[in-house]
This record gives sequence, structure tokens and C-alpha cells, in this order.
Amino acid sequence: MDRQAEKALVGETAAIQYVKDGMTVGLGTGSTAFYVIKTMGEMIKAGMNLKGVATSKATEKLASEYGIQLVDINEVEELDIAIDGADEIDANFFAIKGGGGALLREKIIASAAKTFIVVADGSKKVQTLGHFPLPVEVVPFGYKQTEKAIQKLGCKTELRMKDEEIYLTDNGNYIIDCSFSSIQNPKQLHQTLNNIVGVVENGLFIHMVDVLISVNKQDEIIVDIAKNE
Ligand SMILES: O=C[C@H](O)[C@H](O)[C@H](O)COP(=O)(O)O
Repeated sequence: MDRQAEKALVGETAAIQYVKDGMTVGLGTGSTAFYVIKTMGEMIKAGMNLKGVATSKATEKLASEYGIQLVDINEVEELDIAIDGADEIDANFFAIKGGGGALLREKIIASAAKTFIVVADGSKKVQTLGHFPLPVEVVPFGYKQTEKAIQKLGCKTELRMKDEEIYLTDNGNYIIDCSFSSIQNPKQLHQTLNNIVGVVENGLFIHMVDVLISVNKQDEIIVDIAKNE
């Protein structure tokens, strides 16, 4: 199965197995979350009553195109589930997210969900996090100072650009992509990064993922459940 087919399979499986009539669902961002949104659109057409809370402006647009009524996160007490993709995920269910720049809203929405489900094609499962550059969202003011402080943690940094301009997140911030090669202590790095002045949030999701839906080498769907408190 190619990667695109795996994304479609995990996205459809998550929606079919976990989304129930009447739910308001946290809607992820990216090419895998796309299939969750598409499938939810089909479920609505088939008569289900579903709403969504979007993790990005791109997802807001997509959800509207698929007929999913959007709810503001501030209008929601708690979400039953949120379903999102990941850039990397390890055996502890620790993940790197934010390749698409949506990490802050994704983390807020994942935190608001009773069950946070990650959908990932086989290439996203890693032994050690860090091959994928870790996205760190920073405020534009003094970003070079913030970047210098991040570099002291032993990584190479790159300010994210788009069309020759500095990339802006949906929150009006910058992203610094940090290449660590391998992250030996993701929990500690998460805390250290978020303690740097100027850092808004980083792409490490620690003890957040409750369910991982992926595909194995035999093209079978694998549903792994984390032992989170
Ligand atoms: O900011 C983007 C998100 O964290 C995505 O969920 C992540 O980058 C994975 O995206 P994709 O499913 O396109 O690989």
C-alpha cells in the first residue's frame, strides 16, 4: 500500500470507529486529517448529526466544504474526541506535530478532548523522535534572541519561510524548525523549550495521545491504546 492509501485508510478508520452521532469532534490539520474530515462529510450526508472544532484556518475551510458545522472552541465545555495526524510518533505515544504549522491550536484542542486519537501512516512511527525537525512557535518580537536561546539546546535552527516571506501561523507567530537529529529526552526538552522567553509552544506532544491508528507492513490497521492517566 502506498503512503497516500495508508493515510486514507487510517483517516477513514478513525472516523468510522470513533465518531458517533451527535458528537462535536476536534478536527486535525494536514493530509491525513483530511481523510477524517472527508469521511465525516460522508457520514453527515448519510444522516448523522456531527459538528467540528477546527485546529487551523485550512481545516475550517475544508470542514465547511464537507458540510461540517463548526463550533468555536470557547463554546465547548469538553470534546469527546479529537483526531489529528502527526509528523513522528514513538513507542511511548510521544509525538512531533506542527509540520503544517498548526501545533498550537492542535495542542489546545487535543487538551480539550477526552480522547485524543492520532492517525498515522507507517512512515510516521519511529524508535526515537527528532529526525523530523521539531517546530517551535515563537512570537515575532525578538525572534532572533529566542532562536539563539533555542540553539543553545544543541540544535540547528531554521526560520520557516513560505514564498520567500517569513511563514506566519494562524496566530500571527513565527515557526523555528529545530533539527536535533535525535531527541533522547522528549519530556525534558518539551519543558525546557516552553520555559524559553519568546517561545509560545513547541511541537512535542507528551502524554497526550490516547489512541494511535496506523498501518503495519502487512497493510493491516493497527489500533494501539496508550496507558495515560
Ligand atoms: O501542523 C500540522 C499537523 O501537526 C499535522 O497533523 C502533521 O504535520 C502531519 O501532517 P500530515 O498528515 O500531512 O503528514
